[in-house]
Amino acid sequence: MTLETYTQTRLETATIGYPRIGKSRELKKALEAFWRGKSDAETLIQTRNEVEFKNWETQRQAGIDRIGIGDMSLYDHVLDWSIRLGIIPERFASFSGLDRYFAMARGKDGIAALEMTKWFDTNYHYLVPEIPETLQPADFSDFLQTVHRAQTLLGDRAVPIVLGPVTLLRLSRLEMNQDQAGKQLGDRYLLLLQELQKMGVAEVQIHEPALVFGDAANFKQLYQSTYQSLSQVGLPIHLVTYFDDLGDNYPWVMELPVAGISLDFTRGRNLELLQQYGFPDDKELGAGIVDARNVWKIRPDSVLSTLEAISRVTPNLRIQPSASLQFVPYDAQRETKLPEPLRSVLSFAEQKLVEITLLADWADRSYGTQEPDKYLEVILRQWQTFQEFSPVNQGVKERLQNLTSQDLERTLPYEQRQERQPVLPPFPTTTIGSFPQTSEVRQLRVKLKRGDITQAEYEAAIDAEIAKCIQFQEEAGLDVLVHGEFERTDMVEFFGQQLSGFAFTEHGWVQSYGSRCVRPPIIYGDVARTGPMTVREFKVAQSLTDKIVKGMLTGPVTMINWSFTRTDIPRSKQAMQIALALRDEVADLEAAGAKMVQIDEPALREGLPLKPERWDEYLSWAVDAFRLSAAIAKPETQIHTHMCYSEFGDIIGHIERLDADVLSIENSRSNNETLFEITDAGYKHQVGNGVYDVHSPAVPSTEQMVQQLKTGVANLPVQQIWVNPDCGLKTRGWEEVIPSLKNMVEAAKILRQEANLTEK
Ligand SMILES: Nc1nc2c(c(=O)[nH]1)N[C@@H](CNc1ccc(C(=O)N[C@@H](CCC(=O)N[C@@H](CCC(=O)N[C@@H](CCC(=O)O)C(=O)O)C(=O)O)C(=O)O)cc1)CN2
Ligand code: MET
Ligand SMILES: [Zn+2]
Repeated sequence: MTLETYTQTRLETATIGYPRIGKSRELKKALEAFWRGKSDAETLIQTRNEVEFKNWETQRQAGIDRIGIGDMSLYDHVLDWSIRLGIIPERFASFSGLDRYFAMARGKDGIAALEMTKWFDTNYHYLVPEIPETLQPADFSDFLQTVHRAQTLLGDRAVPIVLGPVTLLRLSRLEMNQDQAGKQLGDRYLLLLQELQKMGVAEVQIHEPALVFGDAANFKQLYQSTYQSLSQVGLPIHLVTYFDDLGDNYPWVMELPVAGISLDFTRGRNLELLQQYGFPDDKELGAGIVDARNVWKIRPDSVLSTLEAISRVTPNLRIQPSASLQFVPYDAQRETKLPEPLRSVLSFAEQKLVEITLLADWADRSYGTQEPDKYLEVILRQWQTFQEFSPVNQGVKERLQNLTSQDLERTLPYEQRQERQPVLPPFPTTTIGSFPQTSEVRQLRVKLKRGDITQAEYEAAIDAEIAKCIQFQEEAGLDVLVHGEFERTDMVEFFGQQLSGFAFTEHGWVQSYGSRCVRPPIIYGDVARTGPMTVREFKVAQSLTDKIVKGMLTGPVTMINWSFTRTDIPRSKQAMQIALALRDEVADLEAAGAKMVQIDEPALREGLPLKPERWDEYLSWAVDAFRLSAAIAKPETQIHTHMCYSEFGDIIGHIERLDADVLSIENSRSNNETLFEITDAGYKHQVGNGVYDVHSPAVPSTEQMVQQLKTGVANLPVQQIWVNPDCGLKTRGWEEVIPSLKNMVEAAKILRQEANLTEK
């Protein structure tokens, strides 16, 4: 008996979003072929529709009663809603159709793309709506067509997913005043609901995750008036929240005039709130009890007691995942290379659908059979087997127990370290680490996996890439070089593959942005380093040049935030275990001659809890973990860190506490804002000013970067400034990277001259 054979269901079940890149990344491939001019729009749309259709069919066959539909997207669902609602900035006025869609997503002909940033506390990126002074006409036709197709297959089980008006507004940049924007958008949503009503849909899901933000109370009146107005249409609205609890806003949210409300019971304290305040009799509760943000099967003991507690408060409920399933891969069954005790407790989207129906049956006592119990028994036994299998590392445990505060402290303060660290020209230029991951480089790994080439041949080919990369950087005149990260599939997966206690999948892709995906590794036991991870490639690179090559590591917090973590010990402990492994790597790099080591922490900010009252707790261990990995470095060794997609104004004290010698930041898509936040706060260490947007195929001109540098660094002492792209270059082609970096070096030279500074 396996879980996969379970199909019956009584109590209602629902989904609130599904993975959309395709089980074999069909949409990714179609998009990239289209962008390269290798296929046409019709083929792209056809692939999109096929992926969507398969998603619906999977959910239908799993027996889901209320299937969320309309979340499928060619790039990003927030962009889709911006365009449907007519939120189109002036600079895209001359484009239309798919051209305009992808121009807004990726930039075109020197026109900047929309800003891209993290979706709540996930590793998914959305495009920030820019609400212009005047909106373009709304056009919901693509959405309504999708709804129509879904109705054909699913009938009343098709529940359209609409991104909520207040969340959309909360995430936007505004040129119009907020009240006016709220009112205009409200009118457009009203029209949409009327259309859906006419089509005979049974209910609509409106997603308002912004209700879990710490500042949700500021929008109370807007929520109230908007939903008052939308409720007039008469179409039952199911208001969906996720990622955290409703906090103090719980009571008034319950009063909103909607037919149902979904709550996340896997994060925050919604259960407590439900028990304290009750749940309105006239509403249906969407009980998000299957974790959509992690890959583990349900733990029968805890999930059943949660479910029981919920049912005691309200019998009027449906069972569903805690959020959209887009944050987990499609199917754990495909991971046949994983050890069985591990695979048997993994649950990706397809397995989660089964768990939902199982829990629905279990909860519905009138069903009167023992079937669900038998299946739950099986899961319990699988967990027991896993428990015995999961690696325990006594050495790591002891090392952590014996840590002292000195282990987190560099031996000298920043000012004294700086005197001992390498001397460089003013406005030193560098890159963030990765160079183009061309299809030739990826093919090398495919060949290695297939056994077409040996490990030695693979390494020789990687070394040839490193040599080419070093040579180019020298020619371009960069001051601090990198090896290029050609040996890495991904900055997190690569380290996961080399650490014990981590498992990695073959097909476990999750969309990160647009066509880009990641395969988050899975932490399933104590983590330990089994040997040096990056030293070989560092040495190869450093042997080829007299310039300094930065060692390149992914930091402990980013490893945690971009992996699927275990649920039996706190994330802080897992981060510290990884930090120990990185600490040993820093020492090894130093011993191999590294004068600079960069420890990337792009996910530090995104891991911040959505409610500010929980920030200190998180930042306290997150910063400690970074310090544990870095503090082993000698004062002469310069520690760099890199963060993209981050705002720092509100956590600058903690950024200072990281005690990195150089911090490189994103600064181009956000219009220097990130830099201003840092300089305003009086940050004393060096700052790498991310002067060009690596996520756009456009080549930045020298003048543009000179301008960016001048306005950006006006308030920062020259000794503090570095010049670099805003992130790694792995997604770009060499034909873009070569001129871009040459222009960047040129821009730094112009600044040196203008500041009347000559190279020492
Ligand atoms: N984990 C993580 N999160 C992150 C980032 C990040 O770098 N890592 N950066 C930000 C997001 N940026 C990102 C930037 C690029 C990619 C990215 O390029 N992903 C690649 C996959 C990287 C990878 O694992 N590559 C494998 C190859 C996987 C593959 O597709 N192989 C082909 C065959 C190879 C080929 O012919 O190209 C296949 O299996 O069919 C490798 O290099 O070996 C992609 O979508 O294409 C992802 C996120 C924030 N979050
Ligand atoms: C998402 S941050 C990326 C940092 C990494 N060193 C790179 O250059 O790709
Ligand atoms: Zn980055």
